[in-house]
Amino acid sequence: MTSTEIQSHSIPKLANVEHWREVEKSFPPLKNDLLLRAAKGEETERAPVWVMRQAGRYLPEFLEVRKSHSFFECCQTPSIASALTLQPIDRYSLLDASIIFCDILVVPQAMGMTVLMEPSKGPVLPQPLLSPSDLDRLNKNVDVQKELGYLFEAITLTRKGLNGRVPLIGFCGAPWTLMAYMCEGGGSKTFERSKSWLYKYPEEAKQLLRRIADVCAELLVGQVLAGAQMLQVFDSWAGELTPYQYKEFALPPLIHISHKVKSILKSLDHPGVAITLFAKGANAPSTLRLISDPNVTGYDTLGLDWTVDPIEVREYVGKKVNLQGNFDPTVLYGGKEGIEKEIQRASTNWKKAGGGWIANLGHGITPNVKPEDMGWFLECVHKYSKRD
Ligand SMILES: Cc1c2[nH]c(c1CCC(=O)O)Cc1[nH]c(c(CCC(=O)O)c1C)Cc1[nH]c(c(CCC(=O)O)c1C)Cc1[nH]c(c(C)c1CCC(=O)O)C2
Repeated sequence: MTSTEIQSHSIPKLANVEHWREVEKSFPPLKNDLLLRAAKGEETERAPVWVMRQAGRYLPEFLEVRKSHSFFECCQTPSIASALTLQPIDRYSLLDASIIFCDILVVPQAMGMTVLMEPSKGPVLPQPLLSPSDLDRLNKNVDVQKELGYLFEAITLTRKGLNGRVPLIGFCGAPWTLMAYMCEGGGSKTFERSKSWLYKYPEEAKQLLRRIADVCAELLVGQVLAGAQMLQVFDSWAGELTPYQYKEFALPPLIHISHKVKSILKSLDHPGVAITLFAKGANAPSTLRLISDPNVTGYDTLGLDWTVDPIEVREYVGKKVNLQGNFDPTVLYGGKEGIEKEIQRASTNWKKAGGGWIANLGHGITPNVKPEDMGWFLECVHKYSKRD
């Protein structure tokens, strides 16, 4: 990438070598690097553990904050986002990572779409993209610093609040998953609006995916320069696509993101960070093989949902990629004994599979989990993921 290209991306305030070095210098040293070591492929002494949606509605202290602040107000107010990120870290000393409190849908917002979070429905986008003429409604040049600078501020604040206890993960949604929300207008069972774009308007769908990817890449760079120590891209609706569609539509913009992030960081003399791809449901062996070579995709770790066996996955993909996951989220409803038995069984399996392993659930923690069961789950992972 040339220097003019670097100057032309929209995060000038952060895209400055001196600036990020100053920010980095202001952070306390990291005391627990287990996650970062596992993300480099090390078979660590035990698996680092964190949980998707660990700052969420199962925590009474989270619900307390939500009583007086709307969901997006929480995301957009750095002091609140930072306080929510720290809640699970303060409660559970056994967590090995924090993830910044925000949402994948801030990208469609930055692109000009209205996104509401409705208590009983989840996300609602009242003006979905129904055909290519609707693309004109999206902002052409998204100023990521201006639209999403609150997230960068929240990250810098959180690094200070963490005081080096654990690393901080930044994230974004994958282009396909974001496109699905933008075309459906919210969640969907059939994905008929978003998937029909792939059949009716394949070229325009690719253009849309690429535009989303460009915003995502700058959002990730901004998060790293503000202090994120690892990144994750959430492709929650990957499993809705055929293996062909995944390869044709979803993967190219994902590769564009990882390459763009790496090349901007390199141009800023930044050492770079590990990136995880969580492609939920993308479990066809051919897809797993396709997304498991970091030299091709730029993703160092693959997040797995709970429907696959890590030993089988290792057979398909070898050890060049690290794996993350994949405990069944409903194990947290299994009671103390049930949790212990399953974590012991699954951890034995994971250790047999070998390679870098970051323990996590196979999807987000759900609202009815009892906080003490989450604590017990973490104790069990610490105990049973130990390598002899
Ligand atoms: C698909 C998706 C979204 N958001 C996200 C994804 C990808 C992961 C996944 O598949 O679950 C990612 C996300 N959303 C949230 C985080 C915060 C960090 C964390 O602790 O993991 C992260 C990483 C907070 C949140 N995002 C949301 C909540 C709960 C809403 C609330 O507080 O009212 C939280 C804590 C809302 C949200 N946001 C989204 C949905 C579908 C919902 C409603 C879901 C529900 O009702 O459980 C979109």
